[in-house]
Amino acid sequence: MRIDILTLFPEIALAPLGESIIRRAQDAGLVEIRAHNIRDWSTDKHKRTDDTLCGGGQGMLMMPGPIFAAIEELRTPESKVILMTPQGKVFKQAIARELSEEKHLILLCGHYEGVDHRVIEALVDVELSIGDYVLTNGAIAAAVVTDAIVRLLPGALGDERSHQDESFSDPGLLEAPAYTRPIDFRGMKVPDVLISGHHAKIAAWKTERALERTRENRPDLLDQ
Ligand SMILES: C[S@@+](CC[C@H](N)C(=O)[O-])C[C@H]1O[C@@H](n2cnc3c(N)ncnc32)[C@H](O)[C@@H]1O
Repeated sequence: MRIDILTLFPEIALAPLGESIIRRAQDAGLVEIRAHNIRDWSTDKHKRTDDTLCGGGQGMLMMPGPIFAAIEELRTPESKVILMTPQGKVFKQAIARELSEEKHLILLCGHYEGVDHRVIEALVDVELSIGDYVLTNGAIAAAVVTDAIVRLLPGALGDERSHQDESFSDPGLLEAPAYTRPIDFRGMKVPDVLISGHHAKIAAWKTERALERTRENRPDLLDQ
């Protein structure tokens, strides 16, 4: 898989992707992640990428020219172009799973008031939001989406079972509470069933506690 991030802040996008599991996935050749500065495609002598809003209004908007040039250079017939925007469909684990099957993603990040709408109409396949709040730019959102996708690539976690019980996986509940050693920490004990070695009882306990935790923290998931 290849992921190209188009942003005015390549360092912000790449910083969280340069360590741990996502670093190892790149080193193992599971994914190639590149971040490009949209400014490099500006033909303006001051390398400008933004201009004032037509019809008035506060702030600046990213101009179509540099973005069109960048995407036209990077895209192939296999590319999916995704715009990071608070106006997009909210990014969920199911979307991460779908996108992990793609060969090439171009993640376009806005800044200022966002991007000229002609970019969306002509170039963008999917608009994605990472939640109902507004960030200063899309680089952090692109890093979030990239992390969630890359860790799903076969081999990225080393142990495929790590995906099976985790939150939002089948059957769409939150994960059950988890414990490690010591068994007794300051008088707080690991539940007896988890050290019983009885696999069926442990599985039943996990299902019950996953339901309980989902009811407490995310009852909306049970409605779905
Ligand atoms: C200040 S925001 C622009 C918000 C835009 N004026 C609006 O009201 O919809 C600048 C950029 O940050 C990114 N961004 C902000 N919030 C985001 C979110 N929740 N999810 C994804 N990207 C976001 C987008 O790339 C956006 O173009």
